[in-house]
Amino acid sequence: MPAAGFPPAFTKQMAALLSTELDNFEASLATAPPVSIRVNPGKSAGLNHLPMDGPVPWHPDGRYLAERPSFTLDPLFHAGAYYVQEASSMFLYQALEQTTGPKRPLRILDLCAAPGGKTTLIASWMPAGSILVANEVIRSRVPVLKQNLGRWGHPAVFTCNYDPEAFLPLAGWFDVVVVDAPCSGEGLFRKNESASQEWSPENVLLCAARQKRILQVAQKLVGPGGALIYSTCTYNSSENDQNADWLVREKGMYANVLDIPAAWQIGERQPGYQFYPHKVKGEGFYLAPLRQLEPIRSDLKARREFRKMSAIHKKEVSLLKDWIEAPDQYFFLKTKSGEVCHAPAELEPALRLLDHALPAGVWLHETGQIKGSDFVPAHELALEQEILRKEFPAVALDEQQALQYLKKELLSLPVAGRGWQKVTYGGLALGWIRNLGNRFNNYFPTEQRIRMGLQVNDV
Ligand SMILES: C[S@@+](CC[C@H](N)C(=O)[O-])C[C@H]1O[C@@H](n2cnc3c(N)ncnc32)[C@H](O)[C@@H]1O
Repeated sequence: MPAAGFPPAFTKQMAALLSTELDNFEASLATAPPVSIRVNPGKSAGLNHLPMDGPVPWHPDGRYLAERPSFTLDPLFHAGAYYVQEASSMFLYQALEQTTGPKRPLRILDLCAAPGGKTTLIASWMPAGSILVANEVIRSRVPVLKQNLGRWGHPAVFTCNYDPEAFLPLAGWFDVVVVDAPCSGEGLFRKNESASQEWSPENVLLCAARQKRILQVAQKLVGPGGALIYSTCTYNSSENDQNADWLVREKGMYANVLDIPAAWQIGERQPGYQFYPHKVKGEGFYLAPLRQLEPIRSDLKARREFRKMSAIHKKEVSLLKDWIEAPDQYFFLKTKSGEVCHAPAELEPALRLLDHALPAGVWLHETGQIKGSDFVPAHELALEQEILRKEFPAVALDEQQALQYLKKELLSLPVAGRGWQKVTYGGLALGWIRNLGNRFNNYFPTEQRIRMGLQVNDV
């Protein structure tokens, strides 16, 4: 609890919501927040060095930790072996499992995506053949989203930077839309003391109105039978129940009832689910799983070409063959300045459609740059581990070397072969080096390097 205590209006609101449980709720806020991670099923690595403290009940890959290690100084964190995610918010997994029907390829939009916690969860959950668009409206938050998604390394996630309204040409096109809405953050008071001092009843109403505007658009984007999942990290009913209720009453959405064990102690506040820190091992969180009943069906068709990028030449494809395990499973495009990007071949029609429906499409994955007869790989190519040739030259680093690499400090390595090499730690790629014979260059992105004392990505 903050030294100055909570704003009186907040205590009054919580007393109305919790009645006799208020003391327990306040006592829980005086305890340390639990620490949890979600393991990346796409990147298997030994995580025995982390102080594991049992599973998160509602997510198969969620794990509590007994204490908070320095994630920044763990090379496996940088390799995308896991994501540091608050446990309650992993409940999204249950909503997806139980609201989206039989497993089939899905078109999914994560409308409020940065820094990417929910996006990485959705990516690892979604059925094969699905496409996930991760949108973040605030431009300055896009780099951290791209960085986290790059580390996660899933081939079918594509980032963009639009106001929700920009998606309206795609009305009825998505099977699932997730709105993890900007909110007053009541559920994070224990983790972020200043949040409680910024709280006010007026701000709650502003947040509720903003969420309603986002939901009004989001609801139109969901095709018949599709799911709209709305979540916040707050408790008050203006931001949560009232907005979810409005979707049910005014927009004809159906409130899906999830099958959840009573032992999980999740509050049912129809049409949603409420997490309280005195009941669950996690922070405050709210989620409403809704289904689209209105028959809005998109009749958009894919166009023939991408607007600003062209196919790469045969000669360039053969250059890439030295790098890519199965080039036929991808399509490659390049910009006028020679930057090559790629995506799975099966998603090409959907990506062409997005390219025309959105002001500037979505960002495809960076492959690298063709410079004459040379190819300079993009950092994210190393981290998208499935795409690279299995026997691509690699140098396995020990922990000390891996940290030096991630800090972009000088290090000496027994690198045998000349040219590009992938550097790995614990079996996972960290990035590239290039051996020039008398020295080698460290290609880890400068803006992502570890700066000691600054916990850049501990989320
Ligand atoms: C709760 S955060 C999302 C957290 C993210 N889903 C995750 O799990 O890591 C809400 C996001 O909504 C974005 N946002 C703020 N105003 C918005 C608006 N008017 N429309 C859409 N998104 C907005 C914020 O920039 C922020 O990234």
